[in-house]
Amino acid sequence: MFLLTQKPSIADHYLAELRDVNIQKDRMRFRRNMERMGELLAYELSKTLTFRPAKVETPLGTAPSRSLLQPIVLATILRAGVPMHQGFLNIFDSADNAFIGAYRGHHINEEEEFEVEMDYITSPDLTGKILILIDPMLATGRSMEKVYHALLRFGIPSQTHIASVIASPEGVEFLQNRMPQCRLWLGAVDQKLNEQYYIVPGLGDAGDLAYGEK
Ligand SMILES: O=P(O)(O)OC[C@H]1O[C@H](OP(=O)(O)OP(=O)(O)O)[C@H](O)[C@@H]1O
Ligand SMILES: O=c1cc[nH]c(=O)[nH]1
Ligand SMILES: [Mg+2]
Repeated sequence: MFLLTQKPSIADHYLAELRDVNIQKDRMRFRRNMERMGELLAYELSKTLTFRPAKVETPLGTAPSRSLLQPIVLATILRAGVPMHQGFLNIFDSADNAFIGAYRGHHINEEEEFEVEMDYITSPDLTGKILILIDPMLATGRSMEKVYHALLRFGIPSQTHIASVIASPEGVEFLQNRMPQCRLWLGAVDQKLNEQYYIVPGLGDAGDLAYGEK
């Protein structure tokens, strides 16, 4: 598991703005900070990928370079994932893209547990590719698990990464147990989930803050 805020950096500043109830009123800034967190996580993730030696022609000669060995697919859960997805795409600009419409829907019992509703999925062939699942909030982890298994019908990736800005300890444990083959890339791990399965202290509802209440 990689934790972006383990060492102090500008990421702390972006994350603090994302959490701040007053700064959150500026939706454009909220979306841009999500995008910036995506950019930073994508850059860190890129350091673990395999590159092959390459050459590039400059006006004055030939320079050694490196190029990515395997194609990347960025897969994002609507709605809240969209700004963070753009951040990843700013870094992996030639990636293919998958989009999934999923949300925490109606309650299924008196413990207020919810069903993850999934009503849209589109993806390129994933066979042998690097799959990066993007969703800013990793709460129970059930949206991520459901989406991952639904995506496997498009092929088996060579490796799968999961990127979130804020996770709960419960969500991290859930995914480490249920999807141990996936590597986690996180901005921060917070204290806990509350009774409504929101991350505390978290930042609130990321989809609503980016796009308005639904
Ligand atoms: O880990 P989980 O407990 O599954 O919760 C996380 C999910 O909840 C949020 O989506 P939400 O249902 O709020 O939809 P939205 O993006 O449309 O607001 C978030 O963006 C994740 O997709
Ligand atoms: O804390 C949470 C949990 C799920 N989705 C959010 O947007 N926030
Ligand atoms: Mg939401």
